[in-house]
Amino acid sequence: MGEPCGIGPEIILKAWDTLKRFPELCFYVIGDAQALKTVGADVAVIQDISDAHKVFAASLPVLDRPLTAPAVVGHPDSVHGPHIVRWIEEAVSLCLEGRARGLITGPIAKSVLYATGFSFPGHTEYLGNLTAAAPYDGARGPVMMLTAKDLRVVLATIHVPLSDVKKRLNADDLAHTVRVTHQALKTDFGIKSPRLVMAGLNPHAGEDGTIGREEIDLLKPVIADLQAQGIDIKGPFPADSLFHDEARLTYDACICLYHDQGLIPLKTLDFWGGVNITLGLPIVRTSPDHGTGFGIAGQGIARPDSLIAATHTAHDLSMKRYDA
Ligand SMILES: NC(=O)c1ccc[n+]([C@@H]2O[C@H](COP(=O)([O-])OP(=O)(O)OC[C@H]3O[C@@H](n4cnc5c(N)ncnc54)[C@H](O)[C@@H]3O)[C@@H](O)[C@H]2O)c1
Ligand SMILES: N[C@H](C(=O)O)[C@H](O)COP(=O)(O)O
Repeated sequence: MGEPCGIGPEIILKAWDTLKRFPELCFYVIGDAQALKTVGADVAVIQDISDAHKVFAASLPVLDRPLTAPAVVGHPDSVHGPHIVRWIEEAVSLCLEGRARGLITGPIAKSVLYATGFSFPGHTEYLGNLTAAAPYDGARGPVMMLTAKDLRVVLATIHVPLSDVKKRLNADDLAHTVRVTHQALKTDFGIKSPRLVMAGLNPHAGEDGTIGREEIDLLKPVIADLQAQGIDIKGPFPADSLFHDEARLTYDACICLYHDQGLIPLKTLDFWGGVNITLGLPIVRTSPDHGTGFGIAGQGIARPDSLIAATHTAHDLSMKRYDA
């Protein structure tokens, strides 16, 4: 369910209403049934997940894990934090046990969870931690990718203050992010020979070292090493000209060095169709590209499009992983 006081319950209900005719997209919610009833959902509380398929066409299936205080729409409260975290943990366990084919996370408010002592920057890192002991045949993440239309961006640093980005970037982590991306494009996306590009950090990708030296001192050597290992990666390129229509045709994924470098073009291109995918996990995980939308929660105007896209993507990825 994610954050129960934001738009999560509303978009879950709207997504179910759109998808209920498609049994292959059957999902159930792990969370507070009352929060879903508050937004008007006809909820079917299930005791066993195998019952989800039986009710999905008629009602929204929920594994009810009640909050201990009411969720007030538009008013997040850190008292809900431990519940939100336990819902994520239960979902991950079901995936690891092979009882669910994928996890679609509802948006969480990072600050609400931080206030309860949650020590991971977001789902991505927490999912990496929860699945660390599970076997995984490949380059292990977690690595954050967002997709929208013909664009895939991958973040080399995620929820990091801009002032810390430079010190967080290093050759080993960058190379690892590229390797995880390269492998995921092949196995999860079916791209035989992935073409990667890397954005520069500085304006004009440093302009030969006159506007910053990170491109010369860090990025070019990493790219040269990866090329020598047979990975088709080019760059570093000036980020401002990497995302227009023609540029996007030249690569399968762009490695971006910080959050907004990748997510501004992505969410500008298609905010409603954007999907967040965690690469390099032993489970399938997707999420909408947007957050908790507290400012519009309870108004009935939240759009479910990104959650619907995340559900389709989770289904597609699970087909590749488990049925191919
Ligand atoms: N997937 C996630 O878990 C995730 C992703 C991004 C942000 N967040 C969290 O969300 C919180 C709010 O972040 P933010 O304000 O930067 O981003 P946001 O995506 O919640 O909102 C940005 C803008 O888009 C609008 N919007 C968002 N989703 C919408 C929808 N489905 N329909 C219509 N309008 C929508 C909002 O009203 C707001 O104007 C933060 O605490 C952040 O940590 C979570
Ligand atoms: N970085 C994402 C975004 O801004 O859209 C979002 O915060 C999701 O992060 P997690 O999946 O790690 O929670």
